[in-house]
Amino acid sequence: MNILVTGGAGYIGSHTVHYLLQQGHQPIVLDNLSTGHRQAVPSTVPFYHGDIADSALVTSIIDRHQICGVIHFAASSLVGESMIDPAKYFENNVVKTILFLNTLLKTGVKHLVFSSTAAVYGEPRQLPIREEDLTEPTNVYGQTKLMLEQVMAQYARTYDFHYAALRYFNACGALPDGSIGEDHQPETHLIPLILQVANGRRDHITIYGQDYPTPDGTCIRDYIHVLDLAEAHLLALQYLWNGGESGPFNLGNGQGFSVQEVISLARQVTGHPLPVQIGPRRPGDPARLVAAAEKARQVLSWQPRYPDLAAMVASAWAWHRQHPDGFK
Ligand SMILES: NC(=O)c1ccc[n+]([C@@H]2O[C@H](COP(=O)([O-])OP(=O)(O)OC[C@H]3O[C@@H](n4cnc5c(N)ncnc54)[C@H](O)[C@@H]3O)[C@@H](O)[C@H]2O)c1
Ligand SMILES: O=c1ccn([C@@H]2O[C@H](COP(=O)(O)OP(=O)(O)O[C@H]3O[C@H](CO)[C@@H](O)[C@H](O)[C@H]3O)[C@@H](O)[C@H]2O)c(=O)[nH]1
Repeated sequence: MNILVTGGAGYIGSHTVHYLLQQGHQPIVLDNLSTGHRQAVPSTVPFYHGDIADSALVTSIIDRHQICGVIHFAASSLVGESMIDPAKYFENNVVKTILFLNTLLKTGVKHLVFSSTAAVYGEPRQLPIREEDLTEPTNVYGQTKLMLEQVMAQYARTYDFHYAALRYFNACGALPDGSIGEDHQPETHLIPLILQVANGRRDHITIYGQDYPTPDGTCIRDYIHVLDLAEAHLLALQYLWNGGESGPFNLGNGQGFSVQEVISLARQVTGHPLPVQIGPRRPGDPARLVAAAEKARQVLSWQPRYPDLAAMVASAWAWHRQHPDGFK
């Protein structure tokens, strides 16, 4: 099937493109390269350097490639940045995605898998978090994704439009052969930053807050391998093609690791002492995020293949060791 992948040059998008090819599908990538990398997409894959809000371009891609479904990754996705520059997030995520959705409606593309996030929940009242739990984002990034879920829910009620909003928890890891991986400039994510210390690119990792109401005082997250996310996207699209009901799905392993625990595991994987400094809290960070992903397991038949965090860190480490400067 011909599948349009927006943001396919980004971290999760490029791994999904790889997975789609492996499964015999034809991804077509649309990416403005604001944070993505042209080199992350195989040269055999049709690639359009452009913006999701460019309705003429999106229409021409859909016509030319007879697109049967969309996986929509393109977004700005940093919690910390969204608190400093909310205008960027409302424009790139909300305004541009609505324009993009409206182009899909006009061209008759009916099925879309959307990158949502655990950040829609905010500070959860209970763990693990289920899809029906309260959504009260503590940061602007999560707020933009929740607004888009609400827009899509209304479109699904009104139009012949069907979506799955995949609320992923913390993506990490890389292709096992180390050929592609995570490369954000500047990097803000915990695991790649830790591995930059192991690589000698940084002299320490700063822990953002050690006064959270958690056993060791540092934030707890549910880490999920990027290839398990990739597989879930195809399963979700197939579910929609088969008439599945629109709605949200959590994607996580159901196990929480504190920042301190992630650093300890990375010490074992890399053999590096990984010096630590304690810094202030980062605005917008909830204390704990852990997924209940039974819905995705039951409804999509999704089964994470790489649930072991040490193995996730090891796959990321393979990428960082082979590519200390990322895709450069
Ligand atoms: N990384 C995570 O842990 C995580 C967790 C939950 C949800 N998400 C979501 O998953 C998606 C992918 O995240 P990622 O970590 O791969 O981010 P990323 O920044 O690596 O990828 C995003 C891609 O979208 C492109 N892009 C951004 N705005 C665009 C626009 N207006 N038009 C065309 N292309 C545009 C960028 O160039 C980039 O290639 C995002 O929607 C993000 O919010 C990520
Ligand atoms: O140098 C660092 C970087 C991060 N952290 C902490 O590590 C945890 C994980 O942070 P990070 O890797 O930046 O991910 P999140 O902020 O949890 O956000 C990611 O995970 C969310 C889902 O949970 C997604 O929606 C976002 O797109 C994605 O960036 C958080 O508690 C941070 O405070 C540090 O202590 N030091």
